[in-house]
Amino acid sequence: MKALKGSDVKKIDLLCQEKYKIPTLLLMEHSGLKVVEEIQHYPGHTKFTVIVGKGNNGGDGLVVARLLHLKGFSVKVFLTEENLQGDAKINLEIVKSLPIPLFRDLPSLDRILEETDVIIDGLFGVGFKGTIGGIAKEIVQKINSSGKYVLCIDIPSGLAGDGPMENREIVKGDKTVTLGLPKENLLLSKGRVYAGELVVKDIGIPPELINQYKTDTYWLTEDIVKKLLPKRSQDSHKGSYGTGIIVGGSKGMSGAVILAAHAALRAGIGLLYTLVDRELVNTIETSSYESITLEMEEDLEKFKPILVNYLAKAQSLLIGPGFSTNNREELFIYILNNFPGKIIIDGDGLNLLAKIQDYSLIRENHILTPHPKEMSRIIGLTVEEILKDSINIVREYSKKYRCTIVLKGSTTCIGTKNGEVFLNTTGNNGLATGGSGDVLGGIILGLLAQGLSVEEGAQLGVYLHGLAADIIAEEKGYFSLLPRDLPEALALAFKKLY
Ligand SMILES: NC(=O)C1=CN([C@@H]2O[C@H](COP(=O)(O)OP(=O)(O)OC[C@H]3O[C@@H](n4cnc5c(N)ncnc54)[C@H](O)[C@@H]3O)[C@@H](O)[C@H]2O)[C@H](O)CC1
Ligand SMILES: [K+]
Repeated sequence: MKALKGSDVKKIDLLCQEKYKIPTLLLMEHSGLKVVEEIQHYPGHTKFTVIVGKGNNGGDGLVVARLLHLKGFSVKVFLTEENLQGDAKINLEIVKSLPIPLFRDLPSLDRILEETDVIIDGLFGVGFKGTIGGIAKEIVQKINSSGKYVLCIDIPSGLAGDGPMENREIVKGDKTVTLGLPKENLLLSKGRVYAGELVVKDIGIPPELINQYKTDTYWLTEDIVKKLLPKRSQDSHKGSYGTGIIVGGSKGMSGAVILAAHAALRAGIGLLYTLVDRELVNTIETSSYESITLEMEEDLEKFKPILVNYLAKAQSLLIGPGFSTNNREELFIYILNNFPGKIIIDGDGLNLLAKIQDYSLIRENHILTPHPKEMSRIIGLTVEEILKDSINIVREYSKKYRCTIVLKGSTTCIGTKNGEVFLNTTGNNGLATGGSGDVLGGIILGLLAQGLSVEEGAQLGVYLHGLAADIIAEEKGYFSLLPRDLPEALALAFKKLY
């Protein structure tokens, strides 16, 4: 699904009017209807307060107030500004003609909220810029401390549609009904906390307009990833599903390779090799029955001819899980320069890249899978700077290095060499355990071996990894989820998508 920046909304409104002859008043009416439709899912709630700001978000709020009144609910409107414009003004006139109580003085707000079941936030929408001050700031504080159910129209007030998310006053919603298409910031980790449950509602924008409208950010939804699933046929053999190699492991870190191996195998790979230090061979062999274990020679010069042979066998390679960064530079550089297929650089592979500081090693068919700390080591920005504006930072660096970057987090941002960013929101806090990333690397490795491009493998892999965690959590909760549980749950994740 396409994700919008704040500025896209005005452009879409204009296209609706000019090309499709749909006035914004109709879109506003539709928006109000869809918000009310959502409210009706909560039968216990009968008393509503709508907070109305000076823009069109307030206009939507006024439609909601009218429609709730028509349905017989008790509705109060708190108006922050008398002087509304355009469609919002029309809707204010209508509300004024009805017996809906209107309030304007701030001291009355506490009492009104006290008597309310649900607060509807129509203070600011995507037209909001900068930071909240003055009376608006006090209103947001009152909403947030009310303890009442808060439903945000389009976006929690104070959150911009896109761009850097500063620490500031923002409405904390229980649910956000976003209009037409989701806004970028609603999909990011921090924005999701403010939005609460996110619902996207169609407001009558013609599908032709949405299909033709170009965005460079997408929400990874089932309809996108379903198209990426590798095909399996009855008439096939292990050669049909590709070969992959995992290069990783070091003393005390064999688990990372085992997790990645299980994941690649459960992701449907035909044949899997692991390339590990001599002292790990036994451990890997006794834990991963389906993979073939290759031994790393210490003397790289002696090892090169053998290694070249190994590398020639595979279409995809994962380097980094538990690899260590001690004396690995030469081997790492040699593999990056001599493996022509698709490479996932994870964990210590990323740390080696940051240590070597030679980004010319990165190619179009490489995927980097950093968490924010690893990303920070590579690009030299702080973790805070990265998290404040992750979409644009991922976009900038995946374009700069001309590769795919998977910035892992509760929302994972996937950037491609062409500057597209895909946001993934499957997954849950059960994934916050060391080893989850190794599983992700393994899943992507398996998908790449089966013929997916780096862009496709990253998208489908990240989605499936989160979906597997969600499937487990549905049955067993989040607390005890372990990375080792994920490969097995992949079976159900695939089944859900096929
Ligand atoms: N196509 C659609 O999706 C439609 C969405 N609708 C709704 O319209 C809003 C956007 O409306 P807009 O009038 O552009 O902006 P806001 O309602 O967000 O109002 C902002 C308002 O506040 C002023 N402002 C901006 N920043 C600040 C600030 N820091 N402090 C104080 N005031 C600020 C600004 O000047 C505006 O006056 C969208 O979110 C939807 O809810 C349409 O109803 C239908 C089409
Ligand atoms: K709002």
